Amino acid sequence: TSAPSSRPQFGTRFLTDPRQVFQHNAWDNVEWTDEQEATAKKKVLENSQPLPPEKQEEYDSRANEYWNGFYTIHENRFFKDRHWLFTEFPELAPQCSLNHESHPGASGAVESQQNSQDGEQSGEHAALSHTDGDFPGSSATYRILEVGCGVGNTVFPILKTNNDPGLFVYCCDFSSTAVELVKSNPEYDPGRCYAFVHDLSDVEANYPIPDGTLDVIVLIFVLSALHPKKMQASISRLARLLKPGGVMLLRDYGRYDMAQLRFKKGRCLAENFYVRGDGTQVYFFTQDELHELFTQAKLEKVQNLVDRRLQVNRGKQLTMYRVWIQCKKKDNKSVSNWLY
Ligand SMILES: C[S@@+](CC[C@H](N)C(=O)[O-])C[C@H]1O[C@@H](n2cnc3c(N)ncnc32)[C@H](O)[C@@H]1O
Repeated sequence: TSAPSSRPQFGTRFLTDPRQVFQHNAWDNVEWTDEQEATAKKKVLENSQPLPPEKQEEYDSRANEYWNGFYTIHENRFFKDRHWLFTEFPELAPQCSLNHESHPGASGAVESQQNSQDGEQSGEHAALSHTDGDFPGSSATYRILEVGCGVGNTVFPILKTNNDPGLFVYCCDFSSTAVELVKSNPEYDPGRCYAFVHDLSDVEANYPIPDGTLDVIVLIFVLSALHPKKMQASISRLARLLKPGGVMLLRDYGRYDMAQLRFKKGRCLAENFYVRGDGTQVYFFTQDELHELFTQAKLEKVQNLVDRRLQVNRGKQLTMYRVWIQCKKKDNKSVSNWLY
């Protein structure tokens, strides 16, 4: 069910002659040999001895502090704007007939992260009342929420590109440092955007938006930061926010991505789930796992594909195999209403 679909938006630079590998910086849609897959599997197994439960618990309970530390150090110098966004996800600016070039290497910048510090969540939207039907962006006609927005490298391009007067963009992150950086950005316009601190894995916490009101939810390299045991409830909770027919868009790490193979012994927290040197955590998905998570949340598959790229460091003559997964899932409430 979750086999790769066709992916016309992705790049089309294919490596047909292996002798040409260092002629370009990246190659699209690279095939993995069985041998390469087996080597990757072996490497993962070698480093799959999990850390003791108390260590795991510590990383998990302080996860937002580690991310605060990351943003305190890097501020907004990481995760630069992605021009591929609108090619891969036209839903973010549906009325714009953009003629973007094919995808120039997606989100490879996400793997190098450092130290931690502390910070705390503000729960600032708790005071907002939904009872009178009024909420930020309540009069909007097209609502997008980005979860785990970091410093806004998706949000600001959306605000710039999507000039629909009915647009309202929500964005949240459990790092209060990241949210502060979003709010202090000169492009932050409270008339079109609302940033708030929120922990995706806290399924009891309220969002400042009623259920059934969002057209699009975006998750870019965020679900992978959650402990795998928290993923299902978090996705199911988010799905409730979608309007009938609304879509959830995800791009995240795929199994055997270079970043996974680079983890050394002593960094594994659970199967395919690791802690980086800076205390932030990361999971590596298969297409089937994502398919299952979304299906359980009653979302219907529109797209589930794997993007395998070969990145090349021509100077150092190094090759790096990246694996990303991209999904689009549609709320099918209207379908089930109709069926019943
Ligand atoms: C790899 S970064 C990606 C940031 C952003 N989406 C981007 O692509 O630039 C992961 C982000 O998810 C946030 N995050 C991790 N776990 C979260 C959670 N449980 N709730 C909300 N945000 C979370 C982190 O603070 C961080 O900003």
